[in-house]
Amino acid sequence: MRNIKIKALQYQVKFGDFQGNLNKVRAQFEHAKLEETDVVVLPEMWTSGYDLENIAEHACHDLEPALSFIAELAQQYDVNIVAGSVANIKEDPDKVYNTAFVVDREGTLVYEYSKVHLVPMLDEPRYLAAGDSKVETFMLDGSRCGMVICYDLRFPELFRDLALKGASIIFVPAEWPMARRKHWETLLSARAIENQCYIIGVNTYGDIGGQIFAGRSLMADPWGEVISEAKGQAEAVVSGRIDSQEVARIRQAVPIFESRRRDMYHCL
Ligand SMILES: O=C(O)CCC(=O)C(=O)O
Repeated sequence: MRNIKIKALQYQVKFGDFQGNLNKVRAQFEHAKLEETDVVVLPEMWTSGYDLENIAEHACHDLEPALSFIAELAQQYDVNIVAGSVANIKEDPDKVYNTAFVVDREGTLVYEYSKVHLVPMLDEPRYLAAGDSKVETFMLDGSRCGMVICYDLRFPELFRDLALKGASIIFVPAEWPMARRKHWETLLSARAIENQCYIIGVNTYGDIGGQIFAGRSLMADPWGEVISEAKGQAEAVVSGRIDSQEVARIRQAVPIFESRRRDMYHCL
């Protein structure tokens, strides 16, 4: 296991403009100075935004063509990419999922996950199908990682599941509205503290299709300190270094995983 340098790309996703969003991501990669970078992270629904009324039109099929596009970028820049999420159709043409995926430096798909908690406040359950696979971990450059999507941040059980499966870094791609910005910042830090792992939250910002999104992408360390953040409503590259020893150090200093009383809880 070695230290990992991560860059989260905060930019404004274009509403309902698939090709425009691919162009936008390519431009973000060009400007982000990725020479020393190991992992690049994108936000939620980065190919379409929340254009839910037309979501089937924007949807990928088994992640294509977004997967090929991201795989090519991964090879070109020699980076792993936590590619946020896209609207995605699998076997059933009537079901559109909110699916996040991860590609390694060789351009190989290493993990995909469809959001299991759909957001009532954004009317997601009316337009999208909920994923039904349990979260799993995946390896990036020797570190065990996990990933959930946006509203999933409100469900500590999911993070604890990933931490118990050995994740020391958990990515949270999001399109988190301004109206609940405080929850975003607080819960990212809380999940880092309670699971003693790195949490990487990447959000979009500004008015996208009539909704205002909060920005404030941030990285929290296993002590809950914010090690890097986007201050305002603007494009930002949020950069941070993951210290591979830090998770073990914090878990030794405050041994919550040893103090747990599993006989006292109904969950996990
Ligand atoms: O939980 C929230 O307040 C925001 C969730 C959300 O916007 C999303 O999951 O896309």
